[in-house]
Amino acid sequence: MSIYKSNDYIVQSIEGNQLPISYEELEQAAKAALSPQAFSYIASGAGAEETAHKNKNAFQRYSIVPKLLNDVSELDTSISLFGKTYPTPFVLAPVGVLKQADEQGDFAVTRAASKFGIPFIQSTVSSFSIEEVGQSSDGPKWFQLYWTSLEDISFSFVKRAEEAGFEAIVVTIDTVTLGFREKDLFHGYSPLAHGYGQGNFESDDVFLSTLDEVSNSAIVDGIIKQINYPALNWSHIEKLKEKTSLPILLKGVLHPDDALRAVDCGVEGLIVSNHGGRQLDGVISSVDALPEIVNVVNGKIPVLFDSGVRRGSDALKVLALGADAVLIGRPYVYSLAVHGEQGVEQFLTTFLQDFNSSMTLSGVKDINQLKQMKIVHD
Ligand SMILES: Cc1cc2nc3c(=O)[nH]c(=O)nc-3n(C[C@H](O)[C@H](O)[C@H](O)COP(=O)(O)O)c2cc1C
Ligand SMILES: CCCCCCC(=O)C(=O)O
Repeated sequence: MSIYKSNDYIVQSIEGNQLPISYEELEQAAKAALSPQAFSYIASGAGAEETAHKNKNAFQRYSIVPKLLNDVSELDTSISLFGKTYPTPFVLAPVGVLKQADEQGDFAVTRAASKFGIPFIQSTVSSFSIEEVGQSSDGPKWFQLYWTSLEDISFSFVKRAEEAGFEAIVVTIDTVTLGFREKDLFHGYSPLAHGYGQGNFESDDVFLSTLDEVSNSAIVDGIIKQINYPALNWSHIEKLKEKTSLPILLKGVLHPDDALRAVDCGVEGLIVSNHGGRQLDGVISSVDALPEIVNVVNGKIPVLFDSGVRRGSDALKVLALGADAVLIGRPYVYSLAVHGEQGVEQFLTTFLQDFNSSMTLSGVKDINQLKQMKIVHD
């Protein structure tokens, strides 16, 4: 159980914070800290950014109806997932190529997250290897898998993640090819070509054995050949189940039929996500997709959520709509860009204060009761 006193943030948030508090100002600070190409890569969505905008606007259509006079002086924000207890309902979303935001990339993020007991999901295209990230903090870590064209590379990554003490495997199913990202095309920018996403590949014997020569350019070309696998289908997920004893989550689920199929397939969890609007433009916002998926899954497996969470009240809405945990994406990447590990730590401190304040003011003291909170939809 993780107890927070409801008034703690009033003084703490003022001391020593070097980050802007508001998300919009944080984004501007990141823009100033990064090259135009790197900022654009992180900030933009695919196509006309219709889905990226929907992710933001959809939150405004859901309203919290607080139920008060409930002694909320102490909060319990802890959750249980896959047999483990975590002090908060938050997880840091997998974000690849983090070195473009800060030299310490994944190391800085996992160290900051570990101070809060928040799981960090390391990307397949991370800047450092599974083993290096595994050793860089004692916090909880999950591994995100992009299914590779040669599946033995994927199985090798999963085995390495198991051996390095990672607690879950997150298979991203919405990126069988890269979204059409107009801004990156305009800039002619690929962070993979800059060598920011090769930590797991350059350290993998199975991958290295596919190369004619081991050079930087051969590694980059090899990753580009491996990283998208349009033939991905349910049989691969069934096969993965036989290869690992770790819980498997599918990330990128938006259709209730896929959610039901995931349950039938025996995966342990799913993540309702549209990849922050970076994949197929024009898809439903994650927040609009969530209620129906929660309804069909009906508590059989945990339903996690991402895309568009910027503030504590966004997270409160998502949890009230039935999500079991919430992934945070761009806000932590911007914090990393602005102020490294300390930036991520300060962001998480502020974000948790915001969330705790939101929970307090909604009249809910136990996170498990959030699903009963009244939410109305315009
Ligand atoms: C720069 C960047 C890189 C990302 N890399 C990955 C990745 O490697 N694997 C993955 O599954 N999702 C990746 N994502 C998607 C995030 O996991 C998450 O779904 C998304 O950021 C949520 O949207 P939000 O940041 O707007 O909240 C990436 C997102 C960003 C912004
Ligand atoms: C060529 C695939 C690279 C994916 C990079 C990380 C990612 O998922 C993203 O949204 O960016």
